[in-house]
Amino acid sequence: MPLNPVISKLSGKLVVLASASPRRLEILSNAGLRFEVVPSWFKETLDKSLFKHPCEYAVETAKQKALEVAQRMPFKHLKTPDIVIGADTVVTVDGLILEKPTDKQDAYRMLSRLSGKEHSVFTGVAIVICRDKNSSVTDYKVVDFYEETKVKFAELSEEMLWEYINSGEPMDKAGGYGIQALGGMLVEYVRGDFLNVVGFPLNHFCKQLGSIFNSPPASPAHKIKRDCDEAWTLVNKTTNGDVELLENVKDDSLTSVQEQNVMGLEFAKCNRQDVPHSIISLLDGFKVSKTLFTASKLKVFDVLNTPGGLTLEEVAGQINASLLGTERLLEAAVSLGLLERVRQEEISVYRNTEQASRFLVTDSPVSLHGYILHCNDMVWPLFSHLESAVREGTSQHERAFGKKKEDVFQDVYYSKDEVKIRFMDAMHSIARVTGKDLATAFDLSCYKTACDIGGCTGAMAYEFTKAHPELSVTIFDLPQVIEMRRHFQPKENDERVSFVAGDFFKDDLPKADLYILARVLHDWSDEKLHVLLSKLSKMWTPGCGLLVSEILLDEERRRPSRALLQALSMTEGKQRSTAEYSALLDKHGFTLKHVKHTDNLLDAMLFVKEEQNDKRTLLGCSSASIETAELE
Ligand SMILES: Cc1cn([C@@H]2O[C@H](COP(=O)(O)OP(=O)(O)OP(=O)(O)O)[C@@H](O)[C@H]2O)c(=O)[nH]c1=O
Repeated sequence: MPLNPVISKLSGKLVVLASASPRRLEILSNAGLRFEVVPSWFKETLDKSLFKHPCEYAVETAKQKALEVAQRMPFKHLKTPDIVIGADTVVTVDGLILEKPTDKQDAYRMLSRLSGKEHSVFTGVAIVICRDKNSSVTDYKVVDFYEETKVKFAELSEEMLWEYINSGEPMDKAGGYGIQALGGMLVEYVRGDFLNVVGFPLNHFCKQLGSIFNSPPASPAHKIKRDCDEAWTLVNKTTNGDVELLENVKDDSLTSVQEQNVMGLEFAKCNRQDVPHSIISLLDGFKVSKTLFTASKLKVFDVLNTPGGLTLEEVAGQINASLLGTERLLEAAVSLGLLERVRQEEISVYRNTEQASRFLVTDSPVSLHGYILHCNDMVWPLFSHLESAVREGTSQHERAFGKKKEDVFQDVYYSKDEVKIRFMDAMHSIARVTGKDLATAFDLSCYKTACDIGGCTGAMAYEFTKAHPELSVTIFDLPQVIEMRRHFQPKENDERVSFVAGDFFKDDLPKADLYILARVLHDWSDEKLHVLLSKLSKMWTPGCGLLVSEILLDEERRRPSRALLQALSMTEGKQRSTAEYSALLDKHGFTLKHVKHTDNLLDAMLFVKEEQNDKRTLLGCSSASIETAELE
């Protein structure tokens, strides 16, 4: 009796592996499968934003890879395969999908993201069953599935990262590592199918083959979904050899076993074609945000920040909420990937996902909690008056909060302490999440003193001093802010960080080699900014730099939508593209030298003054820094 009877059932069939991956070839041939390899020409360029979950992206890519080969072979190879297998492996971390790195820097970015964290590896697999209906028409049934494996990386030092990257191993592997070789040394643990990480979930694949070829006839329940086999794809070979896709062709000649598998799958396909999924996601967007806000406000993620997790009853007790309401909230959070529900000794417990522990627990070093509460308490009420904002072209501050807003900050900072602290907490949490990326965006080694204009609690400044041991940073902000910052004392004291009170539109700025304007410019009109920029320009001395950090719109002003959505509730400010910022600053003699898209909440631009460029080099910035961070 063979180890897997299904594999032997495929003998005599033309099985094709639509993959160039040597790992997939090895896994399947080790399992005793006989097949031909025809690598797919399908380019992995599907728009990831169209998929609700990374597994859907991997499955769809696998399907397109396999279908491309299935459709090409009858023409280019003059034979029709019986079965084509396609697969696609992706690594997901922090809500991002990582594929194969494009170069060493890309591998570095991927591996440093994975360092010290748990991530998921998804392999999507598509099994395309082909059949020539007659000489000109082939039909295809697709059975697809995916497997998820969790992998935790150890903390990787810079030295290890580069040694591994320079070994060349990361380049043809999803996420930039190969668990089966040197990359295995980076891994602390694996939860799930190891071969799935390597590139092919053999066990799940055999089970699927088993249900295609061995399972009993379809149950009545499956027959109810009968309509969905209409979505079978038929390919018609036209006389000139072109391929024409015919959808919605019903095939009554399926065996019941095949129907059973295909129907479930094609039901999903019907959905994809006939239902506007992206619009439905948009419809639900506000529910998603409010679920996150409410769970954060009720401190669900803090309560669940305990090893082993808690039962529903325990969570409800700790957040002082009803059982039913808590259950609904926790279940919704599980469906959104914020929480996990696991069985432990016959009982279900909830626990934070890796991402929630890192970004949603209040006292995590990179907690977004403050910003989330700001979105709930300040931004949400403004958005509930969006229609009026659009009609009137003004911020709805007065409608939402009963007060006319003088300018963006005066109102906040002259209100109750509680409001001030909440606002500062939002700025503080954004600075903590983005600070490291901004501080390391460029070579700043030539600057010894910096002034963070509107630097609020100093969270950004601490990241800069951490990244640059020679740098001192002065935070310049309104007196009320400086007064309230005692509520945000950093854990470690850094004498290189100091605070000066003042209004950057009215008062003199402290002298510095590097000025930082993080998340400031978008809040103001061009006219108002000219006041600040003229002041900066007058203070400028040879060698100075200006680091501006904002969400940078693309030149078509289409993406990221985050910037444009934020603009909907803005008072007088404006979101701008790199070229728009550059033009604005150019009027005051600042020249854009480098741009960095950080893949974080904020991007960065470094400006200098043309006539002083040469002197800037004299101050000590390595020439390499100027070359390596060339304008993108
Ligand atoms: C995480 C991990 C991945 N991989 C390889 O990463 C490639 C993923 O890329 P893909 O796009 O799914 O496949 P491909 O290599 O481009 O081949 P193809 O299917 O022809 O597109 C596959 O090779 C996998 O083995 C490893 O070898 N080890 C690991 O630990």
